[in-house]
Amino acid sequence: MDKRSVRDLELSGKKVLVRVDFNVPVKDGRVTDDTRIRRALPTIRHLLDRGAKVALISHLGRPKGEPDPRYSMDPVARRLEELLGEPVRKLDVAVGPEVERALEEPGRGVILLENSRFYPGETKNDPEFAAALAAPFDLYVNDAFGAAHRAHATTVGVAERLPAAAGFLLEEELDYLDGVLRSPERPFVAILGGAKVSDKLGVIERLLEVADRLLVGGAMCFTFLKAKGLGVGASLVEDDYLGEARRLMEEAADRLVLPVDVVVAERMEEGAETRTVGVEEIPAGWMGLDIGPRTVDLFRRHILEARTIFWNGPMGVFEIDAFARGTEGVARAVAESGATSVVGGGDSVAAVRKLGLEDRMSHISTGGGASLEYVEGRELPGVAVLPGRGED
Ligand SMILES: Nc1ncnc2c1ncn2[C@@H]1O[C@H](COP(=O)(O)OP(=O)(O)O)[C@@H](O)[C@H]1O
Ligand SMILES: O=C(OP(=O)(O)O)[C@H](O)COP(=O)(O)O
Repeated sequence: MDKRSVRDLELSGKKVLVRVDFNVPVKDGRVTDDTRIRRALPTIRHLLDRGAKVALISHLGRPKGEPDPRYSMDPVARRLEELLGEPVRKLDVAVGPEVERALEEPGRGVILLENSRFYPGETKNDPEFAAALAAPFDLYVNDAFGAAHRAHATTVGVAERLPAAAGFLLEEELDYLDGVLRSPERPFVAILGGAKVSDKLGVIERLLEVADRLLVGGAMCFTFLKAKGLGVGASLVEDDYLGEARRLMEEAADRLVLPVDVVVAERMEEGAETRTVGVEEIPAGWMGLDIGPRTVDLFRRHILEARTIFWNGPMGVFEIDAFARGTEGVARAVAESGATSVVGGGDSVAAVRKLGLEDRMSHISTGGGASLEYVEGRELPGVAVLPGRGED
């Protein structure tokens, strides 16, 4: 990566504001998936070990620009303290004299500021709010890859006001994605699933340019199957995108691989009667909710040939056991492939974790939206604003 790194900073005695993505799931006051917290620990430890005074800031959920106890960072502070093994001082504010006072206190440990989205200036990237955030600090480090596609005060505004650098997680994410996009070892097989074609159209176009094969599952395959002239019953289809789907299939017929069979049901629920049918025989009124076993075999063959894999989105409604086989089959094949594998997107990552296959993937991205925007070729504002190596 050509951005200035946290490694390049002189840290001793410096007050450092670190933007992390601690937007984690919380239930009954407990963090239910602490991956994003764990992944930020190397940067936090690096800063502490070099004598910096560290304050962390993140958003959590989508509160409406004012304090909302449902989105307090308190549960995050408790989990962070357990994982870091150092005291975490949680403040109920993100700006003002309380922050300045906390930074003056002696002793090790970190400060965790309150949810940045409790302030209306955050999502507007308001200059006054950004200046207030920056005021008590000497340096800024961005390690929030998951939020790098947002041009907010904590991701962009502060970076314009303080000497800034990228943290280790941000670097790792960009290095893996760049490797996949710019110099993949071939064959490069991309796998896309999930719900909406419209969300991922730009990603499909870009992947068709760089990948040798694009395997399409999830609900989005039904828009393609319908565009091919097949009856898809009550499956989820985005009719507005049939023309685009047809164009993509014409342009990339040899690279785009669609399912040959699917698991269908009349209702998307646990215990519903299911059938496995060829894609040309989906009964009227039934919906496709997973790829079928012949498709798993087909996808598996492509995956096992791959040297590089990018995967985003589940192959079916994997939250329901009866429709989880396709996603599981793909996850196992990716794990067995020995290829460099990059997995992004909340749901595909959840599936990999459920199967205990996390360690078998080369890189699991902490950003769903951010990784897709990056793959699509869009500039991430939180990255663009960081100075290059050797710049001021
Ligand atoms: N065939 C299908 N029909 C309806 N929904 C589906 C189908 N396949 C997958 N889904 C749903 O798509 C959702 C995930 O889509 P998306 O948010 O695009 O993926 P990700 O979070 O991995 O980026 C899941 O909730 C899953 O149940
Ligand atoms: O969880 C996030 O996005 P993701 O689910 O696309 O990975 C990020 O923290 C960004 O959150 P936002 O979409 O509320 O700006």
